[in-house]
Amino acid sequence: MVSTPETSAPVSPAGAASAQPGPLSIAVIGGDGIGPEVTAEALKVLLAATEAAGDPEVTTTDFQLGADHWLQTRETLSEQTLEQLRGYDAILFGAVGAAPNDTRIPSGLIERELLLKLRFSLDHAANLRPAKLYPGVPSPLADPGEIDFVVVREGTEGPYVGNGGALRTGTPQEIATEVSVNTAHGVERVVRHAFERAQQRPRRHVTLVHKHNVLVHAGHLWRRTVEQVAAEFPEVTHDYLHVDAATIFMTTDPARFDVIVTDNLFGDILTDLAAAVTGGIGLAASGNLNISGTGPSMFEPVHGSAPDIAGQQKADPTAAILSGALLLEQAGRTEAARRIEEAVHADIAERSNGSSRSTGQIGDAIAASVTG
Ligand SMILES: NC(=O)c1ccc[n+]([C@@H]2O[C@H](COP(=O)([O-])OP(=O)(O)OC[C@H]3O[C@@H](n4cnc5c(N)ncnc54)[C@H](O)[C@@H]3O)[C@@H](O)[C@H]2O)c1
Ligand SMILES: CC(C)[C@H](C(=O)O)[C@@H](O)C(=O)O
Ligand SMILES: [Mg+2]
Repeated sequence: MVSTPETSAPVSPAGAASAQPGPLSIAVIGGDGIGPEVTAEALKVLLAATEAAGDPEVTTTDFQLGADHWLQTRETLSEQTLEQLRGYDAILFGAVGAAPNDTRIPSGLIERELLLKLRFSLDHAANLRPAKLYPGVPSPLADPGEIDFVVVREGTEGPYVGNGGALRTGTPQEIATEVSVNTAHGVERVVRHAFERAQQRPRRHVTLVHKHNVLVHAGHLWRRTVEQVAAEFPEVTHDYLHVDAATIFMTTDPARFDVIVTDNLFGDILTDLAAAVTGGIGLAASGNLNISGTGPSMFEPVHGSAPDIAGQQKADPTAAILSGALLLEQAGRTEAARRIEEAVHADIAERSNGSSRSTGQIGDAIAASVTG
């Protein structure tokens, strides 16, 4: 069954300057667990920021998708809903997935048939995951230094493609495979994106993270591609780390990183670690970027549906709010994005006073300060 979108009234400040970019349509998928809770706060802040920036119309349309929706309808993501989503300028995504012990839903169904289907079908080649230690945020590292890097994670290939199977399932002779697919096209475009991004950053440095001492076929493709693309960016320096060593440096010397480019699985793991060293998963934002211009990009917190704290207003909405800022940045709404980032910085700086606030209270506080 196709989900029924609920469209809100356009948010359009009367008399907004017309020299701004055109209307922005956002499809909103709150999802499961804390997903809808944090997405509500992200939208609240996004709409307040666009209004404060005097931007023109923003429309939002809710799509009911996720594990709960599947339990009610048996729909993960129909072709019809996917086609509808293609028509939006951007997607704001919360989180999906059931609790690990929820036996009503086959493990991986929602992740594969909804989230990964969105990333693959909408050609989200570059999964951008910034890692920044904001002033005032406690890091688990004793001496973290200045952490400000971005991970450019490949988003449509690797072991995520679903190329595998199992033989003699359930027997002592079972063999299971999960083949990592890496194409010259897929690797080249994400590596190029990483170098383009590094070119715009003060330190202009790219680190390739892989495991080419063992994964020789894929690893050598990535390595050769980096060398070829690097030749076109003489101002950008580059180096290489095996992924196991990268985890050491991410915890002993994270300030060394500027732009990390890596494959889908290594990027998934490294970005939870990056979130942990920069103050926690509640602060880590991401953008699944369609860099071919063929469909909407999708913005979401790095975290999942957190069933352990769902429905209690305990989730930190900051990652979702910062994902909204990435969305606005990508849409050319730089003033509104800047307002969110500054409001988040200010809010985070106040957190050391130890007060514990609800999800909604954090969203309210940031929404109130984007107007300043
Ligand atoms: N993008 C996504 O939709 C996404 C990402 C990761 C996991 N998942 C799914 O989410 C479900 C739970 O996965 P998990 O437990 O491995 O990871 P998770 O990220 O949901 O939770 C890990 C831990 O971090 C905490 N946490 C997460 N977000 C938080 C926030 N905003 N504020 C405070 N604490 C937060 C949780 O309470 C939990 O203790 C699974 O079904 C998984 O497949 C979905
Ligand atoms: C839920 C899962 C499919 C997803 C991933 O592995 O990409 C998540 O862990 C993430 O980091 O967005
Ligand atoms: Mg992950």
